Amino acid sequence: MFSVSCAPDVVPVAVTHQTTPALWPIRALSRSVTSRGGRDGDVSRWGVGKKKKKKKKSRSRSSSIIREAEHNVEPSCCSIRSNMLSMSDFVSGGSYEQCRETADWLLSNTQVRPTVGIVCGSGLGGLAEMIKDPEIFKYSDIPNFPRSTVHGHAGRLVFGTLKGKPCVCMQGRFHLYEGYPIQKITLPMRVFKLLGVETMIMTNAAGGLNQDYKVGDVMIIKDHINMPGFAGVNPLAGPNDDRFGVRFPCMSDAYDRELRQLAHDVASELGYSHFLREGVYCVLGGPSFETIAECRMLNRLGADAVGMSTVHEVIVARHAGMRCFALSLISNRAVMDYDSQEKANHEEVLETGRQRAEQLEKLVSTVVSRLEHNNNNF
Ligand SMILES: O=P(O)(O)O[C@H]1O[C@H](CO)[C@@H](O)[C@H]1O
Ligand code: HPA
Repeated sequence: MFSVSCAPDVVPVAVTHQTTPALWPIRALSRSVTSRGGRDGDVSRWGVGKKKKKKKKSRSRSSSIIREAEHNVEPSCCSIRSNMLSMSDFVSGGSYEQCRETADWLLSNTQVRPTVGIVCGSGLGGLAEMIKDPEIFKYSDIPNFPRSTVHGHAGRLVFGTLKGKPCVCMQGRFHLYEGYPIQKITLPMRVFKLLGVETMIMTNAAGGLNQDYKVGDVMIIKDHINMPGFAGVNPLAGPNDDRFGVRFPCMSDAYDRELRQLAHDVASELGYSHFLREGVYCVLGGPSFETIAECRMLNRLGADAVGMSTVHEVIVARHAGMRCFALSLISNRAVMDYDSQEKANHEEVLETGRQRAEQLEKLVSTVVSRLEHNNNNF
Protein backbone atom coordinates (compact mmCIF):
# COMPACT_ATOMS: atom_id res chain seq x y z
CA MET A 1 0.00 0.00 0.00
CA PHE A 2 2.85 2.40 0.81
CA SER A 3 5.29 1.30 -1.84
CA VAL A 4 6.24 4.80 -2.98
CA SER A 5 9.94 5.44 -3.51
CA CYS A 6 11.38 7.49 -0.71
CA ALA A 7 14.46 9.19 0.55
CA PRO A 8 16.23 7.34 3.34
CA ASP A 9 14.60 7.74 6.74
CA VAL A 10 11.44 9.06 5.19
CA VAL A 11 7.72 8.78 5.64
CA PRO A 12 5.94 8.07 2.36
CA VAL A 13 3.86 10.96 1.09
CA ALA A 14 0.86 8.71 1.07
CA VAL A 15 1.00 8.52 4.84
CA THR A 16 2.06 12.01 5.86
CA HIS A 17 0.00 14.15 3.56
CA GLN A 18 -3.17 12.31 4.14
CA THR A 19 -2.93 12.58 7.87
CA THR A 20 -4.39 16.05 7.73
CA PRO A 21 -4.63 18.15 10.89
CA ALA A 22 -8.30 17.25 11.25
CA LEU A 23 -7.30 13.65 11.76
CA TRP A 24 -4.37 14.26 14.04
CA PRO A 25 -6.11 14.40 17.38
CA ILE A 26 -7.84 11.12 16.64
CA ARG A 27 -4.72 9.44 15.33
CA ALA A 28 -2.55 10.84 18.06
CA LEU A 29 -4.93 9.77 20.79
CA SER A 30 -5.14 6.27 19.44
CA ARG A 31 -1.37 6.25 19.18
CA SER A 32 -0.87 7.38 22.72
CA VAL A 33 -2.63 4.33 24.03
CA THR A 34 -1.15 1.97 21.48
CA SER A 35 2.27 2.79 20.19
CA ARG A 36 4.97 5.41 20.22
CA GLY A 37 6.77 3.82 17.34
CA GLY A 38 10.33 4.58 16.27
CA ARG A 39 12.17 7.76 15.39
CA ASP A 40 10.35 10.64 13.78
CA GLY A 41 9.45 9.84 10.25
CA ASP A 42 8.92 6.18 11.07
CA VAL A 43 5.75 4.85 9.50
CA SER A 44 5.37 2.38 12.34
CA ARG A 45 4.50 5.30 14.61
CA TRP A 46 1.08 5.33 13.06
CA GLY A 47 0.68 1.66 13.77
CA VAL A 48 0.64 0.64 10.12
CA GLY A 49 0.69 -3.14 9.86
CA LYS A 50 2.12 -3.88 13.31
CA LYS A 51 -0.98 -4.67 15.27
CA LYS A 52 0.37 -7.48 17.44
CA LYS A 53 3.34 -5.58 18.88
CA LYS A 54 1.38 -2.44 19.73
CA LYS A 55 -0.03 -3.44 23.09
CA LYS A 56 3.32 -4.43 24.57
CA LYS A 57 4.92 -1.12 23.53
CA SER A 58 2.17 0.98 25.06
CA ARG A 59 2.87 -0.31 28.54
CA SER A 60 6.64 0.04 28.39
CA ARG A 61 6.57 3.53 26.85
CA SER A 62 3.71 5.27 28.60
CA SER A 63 5.93 6.79 31.26
CA SER A 64 8.26 8.27 28.66
CA ILE A 65 5.29 9.86 26.92
CA ILE A 66 4.34 11.59 30.16
CA ARG A 67 7.95 12.60 30.80
CA GLU A 68 8.18 14.18 27.37
CA ALA A 69 4.89 15.93 27.79
CA GLU A 70 6.21 17.63 30.91
CA HIS A 71 9.07 19.13 28.91
CA ASN A 72 7.11 20.24 25.90
CA VAL A 73 4.56 22.86 25.04
CA GLU A 74 1.04 21.53 25.09
CA PRO A 75 -0.90 21.30 21.88
CA SER A 76 -2.90 24.50 21.94
CA CYS A 77 -5.29 23.74 19.11
CA CYS A 78 -7.12 20.78 20.58
CA SER A 79 -8.25 19.65 23.96
CA ILE A 80 -6.03 16.68 24.63
CA ARG A 81 -4.82 15.86 28.10
CA SER A 82 -1.27 17.11 28.46
CA ASN A 83 -0.05 13.99 30.18
CA MET A 84 -0.99 11.95 27.15
CA LEU A 85 0.64 13.86 24.32
CA SER A 86 3.63 16.06 23.69
CA MET A 87 4.66 18.42 20.93
CA SER A 88 6.81 15.70 19.45
CA ASP A 89 3.74 13.51 19.09
CA PHE A 90 2.50 15.94 16.48
CA VAL A 91 5.65 17.32 14.92
CA SER A 92 7.49 14.83 12.78
CA GLY A 93 10.58 16.99 12.39
CA GLY A 94 11.07 20.64 13.24
CA SER A 95 10.30 20.51 16.96
CA TYR A 96 12.10 23.10 19.05
CA GLU A 97 14.24 20.44 20.71
CA GLN A 98 15.33 18.93 17.41
CA CYS A 99 16.14 22.31 15.90
CA ARG A 100 18.02 23.33 19.03
CA GLU A 101 20.07 20.16 18.92
CA THR A 102 20.94 20.73 15.26
CA ALA A 103 21.75 24.41 15.79
CA ASP A 104 23.95 23.63 18.81
CA TRP A 105 25.79 20.96 16.85
CA LEU A 106 26.47 23.41 14.02
CA LEU A 107 27.48 26.21 16.39
CA SER A 108 29.98 23.93 18.03
CA ASN A 109 31.44 22.92 14.67
CA THR A 110 31.85 26.32 13.03
CA GLN A 111 33.00 29.76 14.09
CA VAL A 112 30.70 31.45 11.57
CA ARG A 113 27.68 33.22 13.06
CA PRO A 114 25.46 33.78 10.03
CA THR A 115 22.94 36.60 9.73
CA VAL A 116 22.00 35.68 6.16
CA GLY A 117 20.57 32.33 5.09
CA ILE A 118 20.44 31.22 1.47
CA VAL A 119 18.61 28.31 -0.17
CA CYS A 120 19.73 27.30 -3.65
CA GLY A 121 17.17 26.00 -6.12
CA SER A 122 17.51 23.28 -8.74
CA GLY A 123 20.72 23.77 -10.68
CA LEU A 124 21.45 27.00 -8.82
CA GLY A 125 23.88 25.66 -6.23
CA GLY A 126 26.74 27.61 -7.80
CA LEU A 127 25.86 30.45 -5.47
CA ALA A 128 27.44 28.45 -2.66
CA GLU A 129 30.74 28.44 -4.57
CA MET A 130 30.93 32.21 -4.10
CA ILE A 131 31.19 31.84 -0.36
CA LYS A 132 34.61 32.75 1.01
CA ASP A 133 36.43 30.58 3.57
CA PRO A 134 33.76 27.92 3.26
CA GLU A 135 33.11 25.42 6.00
CA ILE A 136 31.09 22.62 4.49
CA PHE A 137 28.85 20.05 6.16
CA LYS A 138 27.24 17.21 4.29
CA TYR A 139 23.55 16.95 5.17
CA SER A 140 24.11 13.33 6.05
CA ASP A 141 26.51 14.40 8.82
CA ILE A 142 24.17 16.95 10.43
CA PRO A 143 21.92 15.68 13.21
CA ASN A 144 18.22 15.66 12.28
CA PHE A 145 18.85 16.94 8.75
CA PRO A 146 17.13 15.19 5.87
CA ARG A 147 19.20 14.23 2.82
CA SER A 148 18.96 15.65 -0.66
CA THR A 149 17.60 13.14 -3.15
CA VAL A 150 17.11 15.33 -6.23
CA HIS A 151 19.59 15.78 -9.08
CA GLY A 152 20.84 19.37 -9.00
CA HIS A 153 20.71 19.57 -5.18
CA ALA A 154 24.15 18.75 -3.80
CA GLY A 155 23.12 18.25 -0.17
CA ARG A 156 25.69 20.43 1.55
CA LEU A 157 25.43 23.22 4.09
CA VAL A 158 28.06 25.88 3.48
CA PHE A 159 29.07 28.43 6.11
CA GLY A 160 31.32 31.38 5.32
CA THR A 161 31.11 34.95 4.11
CA LEU A 162 29.46 36.33 1.01
CA LYS A 163 30.66 39.81 0.18
CA GLY A 164 31.80 40.10 3.76
CA LYS A 165 28.49 39.01 5.27
CA PRO A 166 28.46 35.91 7.46
CA CYS A 167 26.09 33.47 5.87
CA VAL A 168 24.90 29.90 5.72
CA CYS A 169 23.86 28.42 2.41
CA MET A 170 21.85 25.32 1.61
CA GLN A 171 23.32 23.83 -1.52
CA GLY A 172 20.21 21.82 -2.18
CA ARG A 173 16.77 21.92 -0.60
CA PHE A 174 14.08 19.42 0.33
CA HIS A 175 10.75 19.02 -1.42
CA LEU A 176 7.42 17.54 -0.42
CA TYR A 177 7.57 15.01 -3.23
CA GLU A 178 10.77 13.50 -1.81
CA GLY A 179 8.51 12.02 0.81
CA TYR A 180 9.60 13.97 3.85
CA PRO A 181 7.03 15.28 6.31
CA ILE A 182 6.47 18.96 5.62
CA GLN A 183 7.91 19.93 9.03
CA LYS A 184 11.08 18.09 8.15
CA ILE A 185 11.66 19.86 4.85
CA THR A 186 11.37 23.21 6.58
CA LEU A 187 13.46 22.28 9.63
CA PRO A 188 16.50 24.16 8.29
CA MET A 189 14.58 27.46 8.51
CA ARG A 190 14.10 27.04 12.23
CA VAL A 191 17.68 25.92 12.67
CA PHE A 192 18.82 29.05 10.82
CA LYS A 193 16.70 31.18 13.13
CA LEU A 194 18.40 29.60 16.12
CA LEU A 195 21.79 30.25 14.50
CA GLY A 196 20.96 33.98 14.39
CA VAL A 197 19.89 34.36 10.76
CA GLU A 198 17.75 37.45 10.17
CA THR A 199 17.33 37.46 6.40
CA MET A 200 16.48 34.50 4.18
CA ILE A 201 17.18 34.48 0.47
CA MET A 202 15.65 31.65 -1.53
CA THR A 203 16.09 30.77 -5.17
CA ASN A 204 14.21 28.26 -7.27
CA ALA A 205 13.63 27.12 -10.80
CA ALA A 206 10.04 27.50 -11.97
CA GLY A 207 7.83 27.09 -14.99
CA GLY A 208 6.64 30.34 -16.54
CA LEU A 209 2.85 30.65 -16.63
CA ASN A 210 2.77 34.32 -17.52
CA GLN A 211 2.72 34.45 -21.31
CA ASP A 212 5.04 37.47 -21.33
CA TYR A 213 7.77 35.57 -19.52
CA LYS A 214 10.67 34.02 -21.39
CA VAL A 215 12.94 31.16 -20.43
CA GLY A 216 15.88 32.71 -18.57
CA ASP A 217 13.84 35.50 -17.00
CA VAL A 218 14.33 35.99 -13.28
CA MET A 219 11.18 36.69 -11.27
CA ILE A 220 11.27 38.41 -7.91
CA ILE A 221 8.53 36.68 -5.94
CA LYS A 222 6.12 39.26 -4.59
CA ASP A 223 3.50 36.80 -3.35
CA HIS A 224 2.61 33.14 -3.42
CA ILE A 225 -0.28 30.73 -3.78
CA ASN A 226 0.10 27.77 -1.46
CA MET A 227 -1.89 25.07 -3.24
CA PRO A 228 -1.03 22.24 -0.82
CA GLY A 229 -2.10 24.62 1.95
CA PHE A 230 -5.63 24.61 0.57
CA ALA A 231 -5.73 20.92 1.44
CA GLY A 232 -4.31 21.43 4.92
CA VAL A 233 -0.69 20.73 3.99
CA ASN A 234 0.96 23.62 5.78
CA PRO A 235 4.26 23.38 7.69
CA LEU A 236 2.68 25.19 10.65
CA ALA A 237 -0.23 22.78 10.98
CA GLY A 238 -0.26 21.10 14.37
CA PRO A 239 0.33 22.65 17.76
CA ASN A 240 2.00 26.04 17.63
CA ASP A 241 5.31 26.46 19.41
CA ASP A 242 5.34 30.03 20.71
CA ARG A 243 9.13 29.91 20.97
CA PHE A 244 9.22 30.19 17.18
CA GLY A 245 6.23 32.41 16.45
CA VAL A 246 2.53 33.11 16.75
CA ARG A 247 -0.33 30.72 16.01
CA PHE A 248 -1.68 32.70 13.06
CA PRO A 249 1.18 34.45 11.27
CA CYS A 250 0.36 37.12 8.71
CA MET A 251 1.40 36.28 5.15
CA SER A 252 0.39 39.45 3.33
CA ASP A 253 3.91 40.77 3.86
CA ALA A 254 5.72 37.48 3.29
CA TYR A 255 8.14 38.85 0.67
CA ASP A 256 9.92 41.87 2.03
CA ARG A 257 9.05 45.02 0.11
CA GLU A 258 12.37 46.82 0.73
CA LEU A 259 14.41 43.82 -0.35
CA ARG A 260 12.36 43.55 -3.54
CA GLN A 261 13.03 47.20 -4.27
CA LEU A 262 16.72 46.71 -3.51
CA ALA A 263 16.82 43.84 -6.03
CA HIS A 264 15.23 46.05 -8.69
CA ASP A 265 17.82 48.75 -8.00
CA VAL A 266 20.70 46.28 -8.12
CA ALA A 267 19.38 44.68 -11.32
CA SER A 268 19.14 48.09 -12.92
CA GLU A 269 22.75 48.90 -11.98
CA LEU A 270 23.94 45.56 -13.33
CA GLY A 271 22.01 45.96 -16.58
CA TYR A 272 19.71 43.04 -15.79
CA SER A 273 16.38 44.85 -15.84
CA HIS A 274 15.41 43.44 -19.24
CA PHE A 275 15.12 39.93 -17.81
CA LEU A 276 13.93 40.85 -14.32
CA ARG A 277 10.24 40.35 -13.52
CA GLU A 278 8.13 40.48 -10.41
CA GLY A 279 5.22 38.13 -9.89
CA VAL A 280 3.29 35.45 -8.05
CA TYR A 281 4.73 31.97 -7.47
CA CYS A 282 2.43 29.02 -7.05
CA VAL A 283 3.66 25.90 -5.26
CA LEU A 284 2.35 22.44 -6.06
CA GLY A 285 3.29 19.14 -4.48
CA GLY A 286 4.94 17.59 -7.54
CA PRO A 287 6.81 15.57 -8.64
CA SER A 288 4.73 15.27 -11.80
CA PHE A 289 4.77 18.43 -13.85
CA GLU A 290 1.43 20.12 -14.49
CA THR A 291 -1.08 19.20 -17.11
CA ILE A 292 -2.10 21.76 -19.69
CA ALA A 293 -5.45 22.26 -17.96
CA GLU A 294 -3.69 22.79 -14.62
CA CYS A 295 -1.36 25.40 -16.11
CA ARG A 296 -4.28 27.25 -17.62
CA MET A 297 -6.13 27.18 -14.33
CA LEU A 298 -3.13 28.42 -12.33
CA ASN A 299 -2.55 31.23 -14.77
CA ARG A 300 -6.17 32.33 -14.47
CA LEU A 301 -5.87 32.20 -10.70
CA GLY A 302 -3.14 34.82 -10.89
CA ALA A 303 0.05 32.79 -10.76
CA ASP A 304 2.96 33.89 -12.95
CA ALA A 305 5.23 30.93 -12.23
CA VAL A 306 4.80 27.43 -10.88
CA GLY A 307 7.14 25.22 -8.89
CA MET A 308 7.39 22.67 -6.12
CA SER A 309 9.28 24.50 -3.37
CA THR A 310 10.11 27.72 -1.50
CA VAL A 311 6.64 28.57 -0.16
CA HIS A 312 6.88 26.18 2.78
CA GLU A 313 10.28 27.56 3.68
CA VAL A 314 8.96 31.11 3.49
CA ILE A 315 5.99 30.31 5.73
CA VAL A 316 8.24 28.84 8.41
CA ALA A 317 10.83 31.60 8.08
CA ARG A 318 8.18 34.32 8.36
CA HIS A 319 6.60 32.55 11.32
CA ALA A 320 9.98 32.78 13.02
CA GLY A 321 10.30 36.49 12.17
CA MET A 322 12.95 36.30 9.44
CA ARG A 323 12.77 38.60 6.42
CA CYS A 324 12.35 36.77 3.14
CA PHE A 325 13.45 37.50 -0.37
CA ALA A 326 12.95 34.93 -3.13
CA LEU A 327 13.79 34.65 -6.80
CA SER A 328 12.46 32.25 -9.44
CA LEU A 329 14.51 31.49 -12.49
CA ILE A 330 12.03 30.79 -15.28
CA SER A 331 13.61 27.58 -16.42
CA ASN A 332 10.91 26.50 -18.87
CA ARG A 333 7.58 27.67 -20.17
CA ALA A 334 4.59 25.95 -18.65
CA VAL A 335 2.72 24.30 -21.51
CA MET A 336 -0.67 25.92 -22.01
CA ASP A 337 -1.50 24.95 -25.56
CA TYR A 338 -2.78 21.56 -26.71
CA ASP A 339 -0.98 21.96 -30.04
CA SER A 340 2.38 22.56 -28.37
CA GLN A 341 5.13 19.96 -28.68
CA GLU A 342 6.95 21.34 -25.62
CA LYS A 343 7.34 19.04 -22.65
CA ALA A 344 8.53 20.14 -19.21
CA ASN A 345 11.55 18.17 -18.05
CA HIS A 346 14.13 18.42 -15.29
CA GLU A 347 17.09 18.44 -17.70
CA GLU A 348 15.85 21.66 -19.29
CA VAL A 349 15.36 23.10 -15.81
CA LEU A 350 18.99 22.37 -14.91
CA GLU A 351 20.30 23.61 -18.26
CA THR A 352 18.57 26.98 -17.90
CA GLY A 353 20.11 27.24 -14.45
CA ARG A 354 23.55 26.70 -15.93
CA GLN A 355 22.99 29.43 -18.53
CA ARG A 356 21.70 32.09 -16.15
CA ALA A 357 23.70 31.05 -13.08
CA GLU A 358 26.38 33.70 -13.28
CA GLN A 359 23.95 36.62 -13.46
CA LEU A 360 21.72 35.19 -10.78
CA GLU A 361 24.70 34.76 -8.48
CA LYS A 362 25.85 38.32 -9.14
CA LEU A 363 22.36 39.65 -8.43
CA VAL A 364 22.03 37.76 -5.15
CA SER A 365 25.54 38.49 -3.93
CA THR A 366 25.15 42.20 -4.66
CA VAL A 367 21.84 42.26 -2.79
CA VAL A 368 23.58 40.55 0.13
CA SER A 369 26.42 43.07 0.04
CA ARG A 370 23.88 45.87 0.52
CA LEU A 371 21.95 44.25 3.36
CA GLU A 372 23.81 46.00 6.12
CA HIS A 373 23.15 49.37 4.56
CA ASN A 374 19.49 48.47 4.27
CA ASN A 375 19.42 46.97 7.73
CA ASN A 376 19.40 50.49 9.12
CA ASN A 377 15.88 50.79 7.82
CA PHE A 378 14.55 47.70 9.51
O1 LIG B 1 12.16 24.59 -6.64
P1 LIG B 1 13.48 24.00 -6.95
O2 LIG B 1 14.11 23.34 -5.79
O3 LIG B 1 14.39 24.97 -7.65
O4 LIG B 1 13.21 22.80 -8.01
C1 LIG B 1 12.33 22.90 -9.11
O5 LIG B 1 12.85 22.03 -10.09
C2 LIG B 1 12.29 20.71 -9.94
C3 LIG B 1 11.62 20.33 -11.22
O6 LIG B 1 12.51 20.36 -12.29
C4 LIG B 1 11.28 20.81 -8.82
O7 LIG B 1 11.85 20.38 -7.62
C5 LIG B 1 10.99 22.29 -8.78
O8 LIG B 1 10.51 22.73 -7.52
O1 HPA C 1 7.21 23.77 -15.05
C1 HPA C 1 7.45 23.52 -13.86
N1 HPA C 1 6.49 23.10 -13.02
C2 HPA C 1 6.73 22.83 -11.72
N2 HPA C 1 7.92 22.95 -11.18
C3 HPA C 1 8.92 23.39 -11.96
N3 HPA C 1 10.18 23.61 -11.65
C4 HPA C 1 10.80 24.04 -12.74
N4 HPA C 1 9.94 24.09 -13.77
C5 HPA C 1 8.74 23.68 -13.29
